[in-house]
Amino acid sequence: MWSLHEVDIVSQPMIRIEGLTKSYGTAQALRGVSFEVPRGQVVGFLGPNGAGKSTTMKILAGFVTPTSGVAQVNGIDVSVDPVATRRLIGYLPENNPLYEEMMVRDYLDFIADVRGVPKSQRQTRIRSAVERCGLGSVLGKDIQQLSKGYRQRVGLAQAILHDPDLLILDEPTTGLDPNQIVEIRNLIKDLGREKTVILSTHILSEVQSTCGRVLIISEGKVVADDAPERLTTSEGGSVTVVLASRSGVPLRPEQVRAVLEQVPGVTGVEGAEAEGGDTLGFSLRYGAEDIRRALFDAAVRNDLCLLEMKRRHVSLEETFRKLTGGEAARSGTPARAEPEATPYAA
Ligand SMILES: Nc1ncnc2c1ncn2[C@@H]1O[C@H](COP(=O)(O)OP(=O)(O)OP(=O)(O)O)[C@@H](O)[C@H]1O
Repeated sequence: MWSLHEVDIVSQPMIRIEGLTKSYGTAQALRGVSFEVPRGQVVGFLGPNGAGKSTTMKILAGFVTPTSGVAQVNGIDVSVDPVATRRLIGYLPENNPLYEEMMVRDYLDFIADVRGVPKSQRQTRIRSAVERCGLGSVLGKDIQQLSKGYRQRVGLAQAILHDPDLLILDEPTTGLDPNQIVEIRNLIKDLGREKTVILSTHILSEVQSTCGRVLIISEGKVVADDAPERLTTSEGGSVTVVLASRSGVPLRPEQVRAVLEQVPGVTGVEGAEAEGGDTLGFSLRYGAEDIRRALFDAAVRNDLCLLEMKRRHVSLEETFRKLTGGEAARSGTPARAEPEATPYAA
């Protein structure tokens, strides 16, 4: 039977962020960010440049102090007990700082030591990280000799060395070629089977293929939080139709357009490509509601033959642009107020 304490820990969200704000001098990087991430979820953190993704991640990882608000990992407040929360976290910072002149083998050994991995477990942990990240062939090489893809693998290996429950990955695929992106993405997917992961990225397709949930942040605030597919379907889309007359009486475009405009859920009608002959083509915009049944019924009622009907949801890219669009370029960034994050502290 579980003790009360164990039940408490299991029921805690892995991440709880409440009303987080962060100012760097006069620049406000975060303006009240709140969200929770339950255990085992893989979350994509999206946002334009300067939206506040890295700042949120650095606060969670305990490298930056928030101006106000709460950041908890597994129920522990990061600013109250950063040592305890860092034990639960594997962090891959943006730009993946590594000791260039160190051999991969020595670097991992050094990180394991700094993280306090007990000597008796060290070799097993290193072997497991090396295996998972496919580093076997480069263990004897200096980090500076490695390709960008392999450097990212080393970054991921250091993040998982102490077997943390939560992985915080800041733009893990930036600067990689398409093959390397697929490799690192698969590795993250694999890690996501047993760990909670929050990853930031500018690659929208990455979120769709890797994450069960997406958080979009813009100008220091969360502007969307949903499953990637729901985020796009709830934004609506368009249906293109090709219509012909059933009675043989030639179609009159303005009459057909008027019929289509009356279909419940349709928010706009534009002419589109037809098939020639006596056919007419239209593109219908709709909101959250699926209009296809109503469209079919309207065609039957008005003696129209529906030759073709094709629905297209808005893409995640369109949703992203709509939610974060018009972001004014930030100016007047003050001098850096916090030290750069390094992956070495335990
Ligand atoms: N150490 C710092 N000192 C001063 N301003 C900072 C510092 N770090 C971040 N900022 C500012 O805070 C805002 C948020 O930056 P942050 O790096 O969190 O955004 P981001 O979403 O991660 O951006 P990117 O996608 O470009 O990495 C930006 O305006 C940035 O210039």
